Amino acid sequence: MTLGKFITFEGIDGAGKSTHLAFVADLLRERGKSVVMTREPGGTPLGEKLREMLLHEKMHLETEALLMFAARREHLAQIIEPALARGDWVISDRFTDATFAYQGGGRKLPFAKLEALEQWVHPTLQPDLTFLFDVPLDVARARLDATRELDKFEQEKAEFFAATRDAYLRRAAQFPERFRVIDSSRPIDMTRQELRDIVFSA
Ligand SMILES: Nc1ncnc2c1ncn2[C@@H]1O[C@H](COP(=O)(O)OP(=O)(O)O)[C@@H](O)[C@H]1O
Ligand SMILES: Cc1cn([C@H]2C[C@H](O)[C@@H](COP(=O)(O)OP(=O)(O)O)O2)c(=O)[nH]c1=O
Repeated sequence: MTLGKFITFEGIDGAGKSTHLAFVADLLRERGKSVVMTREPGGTPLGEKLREMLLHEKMHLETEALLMFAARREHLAQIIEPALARGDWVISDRFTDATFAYQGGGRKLPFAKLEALEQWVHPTLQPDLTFLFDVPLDVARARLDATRELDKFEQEKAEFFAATRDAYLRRAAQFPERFRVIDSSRPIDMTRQELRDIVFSA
């Protein structure tokens, strides 16, 4: 049984999710919650090594999907499950929805294979709340170009991100009870207001 809550942040690269992570963590802390902030791929020493490879090395699509879930298995065992059992709130910058969106939607790995891995790695656990930061592709691209050196995924073409965004939106429609789709093309303060309303009604 878990005592804490598990919140995940999702969206295509440049959607603005990292910008809002600390804000939501602060809101929860103001409400007296003990918050663990983490990310995928990564979150553990081994996971961070896998992240380095995943973000910078070319590999077979299935290797990529398997490594995402390998990092996730470690992340669940070392960080997420113990924190939830203690009653902490866990906020993760990405989780399994990202694998469905990027490896499934973007790279076209059959969803059935990802569902098998999901069943293996976390058969019962799902996030309590998933924020999907949604923006048109050109907005995300402009934000990325303005701010940073691009990793392997961020260098993908528009079609890849169109398919990734589409897979995210389909997943949100499939699991409406836990997804909140946030229009992240608005000014940061407007998005924050919406996040505050959702968190305070949680
Ligand atoms: N309205 C906005 N909402 C969120 N981020 C924005 C906005 N306008 C510009 N940005 C900028 O876009 C960049 C990418 O945002 P980031 O949070 O790193 O995206 P992600 O984590 O989704 O890849 C950041 O430099 C951020 O300051
Ligand atoms: C968790 C996960 C991430 N990714 C990708 C999406 C991102 O492009 C990349 C790293 O995510 P992210 O931390 O959002 O990148 P950044 O630090 O540049 O904001 O990994 C997948 O392809 N599959 C996954 O399962």
